[in-house]
Amino acid sequence: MENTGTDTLPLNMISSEEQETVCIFGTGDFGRSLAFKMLQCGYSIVFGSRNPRTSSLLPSGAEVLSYSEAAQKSDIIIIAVHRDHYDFLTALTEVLRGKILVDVSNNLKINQYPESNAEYLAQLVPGTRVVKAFNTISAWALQSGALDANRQVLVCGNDSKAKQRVMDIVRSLGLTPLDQGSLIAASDIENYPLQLFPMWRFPFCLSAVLCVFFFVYSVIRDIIYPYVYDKKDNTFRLAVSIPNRVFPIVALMLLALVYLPGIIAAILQLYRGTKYRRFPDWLDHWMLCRKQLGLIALGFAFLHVIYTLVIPIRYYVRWRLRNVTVTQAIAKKENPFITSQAWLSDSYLSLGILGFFFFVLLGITSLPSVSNMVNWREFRFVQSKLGYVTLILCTAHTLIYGGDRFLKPSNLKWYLPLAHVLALIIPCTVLVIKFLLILPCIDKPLTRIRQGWERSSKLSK
Ligand SMILES: NC(=O)C1=CN([C@@H]2O[C@H](COP(=O)(O)OP(=O)(O)OC[C@H]3O[C@@H](n4cnc5c(N)ncnc54)[C@H](OP(=O)(O)O)[C@@H]3O)[C@@H](O)[C@H]2O)C=CC1
Ligand SMILES: [Fe+3]
Repeated sequence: MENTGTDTLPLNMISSEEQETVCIFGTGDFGRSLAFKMLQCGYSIVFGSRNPRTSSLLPSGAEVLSYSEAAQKSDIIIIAVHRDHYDFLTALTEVLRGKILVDVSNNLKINQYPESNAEYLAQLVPGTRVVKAFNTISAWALQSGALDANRQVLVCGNDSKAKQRVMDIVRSLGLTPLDQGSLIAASDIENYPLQLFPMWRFPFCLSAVLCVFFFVYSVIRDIIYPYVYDKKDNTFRLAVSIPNRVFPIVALMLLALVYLPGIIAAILQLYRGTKYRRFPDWLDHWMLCRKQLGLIALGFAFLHVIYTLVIPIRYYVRWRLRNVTVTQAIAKKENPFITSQAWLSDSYLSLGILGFFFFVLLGITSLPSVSNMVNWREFRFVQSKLGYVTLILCTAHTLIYGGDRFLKPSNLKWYLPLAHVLALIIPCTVLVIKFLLILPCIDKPLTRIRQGWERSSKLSK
């Protein structure tokens, strides 16, 4: 068996004259892009192909041989072939024995096959050391220099030396290898590029459902109802007024839903008397996407702030102000200054501003670059304490606004405050239960459960 003699040396021991030879099976898009990048980085490339002839598509400097000839040139072989066509490799079992096979393949669907492609490859060609890598990088990203794309290469394999060599290659290409452990991780790595925002799906769907519900409710209340009873055309409210009612409600509900699973978990732990039992799957999933829920809530809060800032320049608002002034002037009437009204309006505005400020702070601390700078206790402090302060401020803001607007005796009709009542149910419930949970008589047993006391006392029995 011919060998280049360099490929058993670690990468950093190879002198500039001695290039490590890497073999790539398959001259398709991915094989070519990877070869292009590797040639740039000083590797010598040998392609294995069904039709071994040089073509203008292939990067210059690469050799093209038959599969079995190419395999003999290197002890690292990158299999840039789709899984469906792996069969030809069985005939090469002897040539491939002891070599490192890098599986780069992806599937079309999540969990398309019972076993991962890399495990299938390892079964198909026994005696080889299979490493899964590169499937998270696209051919396009490799060719365009990967500057604006994901640079992380997830790597896994059962042979740690083989894995290390592949990780060295990944690093020398300017990419970041992430060791994911043994080949069992391959199915997760293969599913990874096929996932579409897995953690964002539930928050997105939930916020869409809430938006639609409150939008329809507001349209019925502010447009259809006045039209049916007073023949008033209020359709212009669709543009600003109604979105500015829907967005803060959805923001507040989502923010409360960030803290609700933690409370449900605490109640479950108290009820079970132990922390050593799994939470139901729905609760687990909900806990995992709290950050996404919070960020979407922050987005809605932003929209509410912007929509609120434009209120004074709206035609309808300016018209009403002028109209009221003129009417009062003609009637020679004056509006008395009501101090309690001034207090209410100023305090709800101030609560809103502070709530939004803490909300933004919360969002900033959840950014990885910031959360990497704080330790676990600091992170918990910010996300939990600051989070509850935000929730209290925003709930109080909505409470005062809703109370001020809708609970005046003249306005008190059942259909008027419903949206606000609905919006406030979850935040108020969360805050009340949280308050109960921090009472010493509940907090102490909960802390004991969370520190694992129950288990140790059971074990010692
Ligand atoms: N394209 C991309 O962005 C990415 C691709 N991948 C993975 O890389 C692998 C290759 O993908 P890609 O290069 O895009 O695919 P292509 O279809 O462009 O190339 C596949 C290559 O496989 C070889 N091959 C061997 N046996 C057969 C056969 N029986 N029928 C057809 N082709 C065969 C061919 O090379 P030859 O003619 O020289 O024998 C062919 O060029 C796949 O497993 C894919 O999942 C992973 C990440 C990203
Ligand atoms: Fe508001």
